[in-house]
Amino acid sequence: VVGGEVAQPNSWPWQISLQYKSGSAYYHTCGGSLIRRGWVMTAAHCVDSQRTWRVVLGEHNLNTNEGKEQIMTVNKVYIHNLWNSNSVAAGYDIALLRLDTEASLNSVVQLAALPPSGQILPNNNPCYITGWGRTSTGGPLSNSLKQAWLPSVDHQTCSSSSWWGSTIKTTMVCAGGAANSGCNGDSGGPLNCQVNGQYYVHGIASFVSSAGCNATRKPTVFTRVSAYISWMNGVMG
Ligand SMILES: CC(C)c1ccc(NC(=O)[C@@H]2CCCN2C(=O)[C@H](CCCC[NH3+])NC(=O)C(F)(F)F)cc1
Repeated sequence: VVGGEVAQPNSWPWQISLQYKSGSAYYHTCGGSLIRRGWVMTAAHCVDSQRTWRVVLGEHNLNTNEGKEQIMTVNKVYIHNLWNSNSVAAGYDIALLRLDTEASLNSVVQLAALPPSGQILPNNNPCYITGWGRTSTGGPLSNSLKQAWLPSVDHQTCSSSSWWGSTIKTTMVCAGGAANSGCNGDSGGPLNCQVNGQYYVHGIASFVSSAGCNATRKPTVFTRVSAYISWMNGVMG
């Protein structure tokens, strides 16, 4: 997350850290959202390689054990069948992780609220991106979870020529486009949007400009969650 601030610990209790094993250690690679006690929603591009994954719930500082974490192993990865790792512009950047055990819900571990199928946000809807991604283009990951104000940008604006152009599909959500943005390592994490006073996860962080995370008029691009409610229900049963 470029810009914004360190979040109040555990104030986004559905946010997870997706980590891969290398040697005997685990490393943060992506964000995600807990959507059922045994299921995590993330980006397909986060998990389209053969690795040993784990999910950390109730996390704030990646480098300290604060005693509220729940570490979950991943039983199975379900990547959208139309995802193509060579074409993030085509969309379908969504995956579900089936956990080996069910999470215990408490004050620091809660389920995300998902929007109704098909719901489209208006331009400039209040939203926050959250994550442990780089804090500047090419910079380090954040040790602590960050949040940044990232209002939605409607399709008409985001797909216009001086913005992202035709790269943007209607199955995507844009947000930001100025000083604040997502950045590498925020992938898979939520775009938390306030609708009628409640936060819903409307986006899954998918891509930013390769010219820089917070490039002007290149908002962070998210998979539109409301376009995939049926797919998710089909997978989870
Ligand atoms: C649509 C297409 C022209 C396109 C546009 C922008 C990109 N951006 C990028 O590749 C930049 C550079 C480093 C990683 N990155 C990203 O955007 C990465 C992974 C994208 C997956 C594609 N393999 N995503 C993120 O950093 C994000 F935003 F989700 F947190 C890639 C492709």
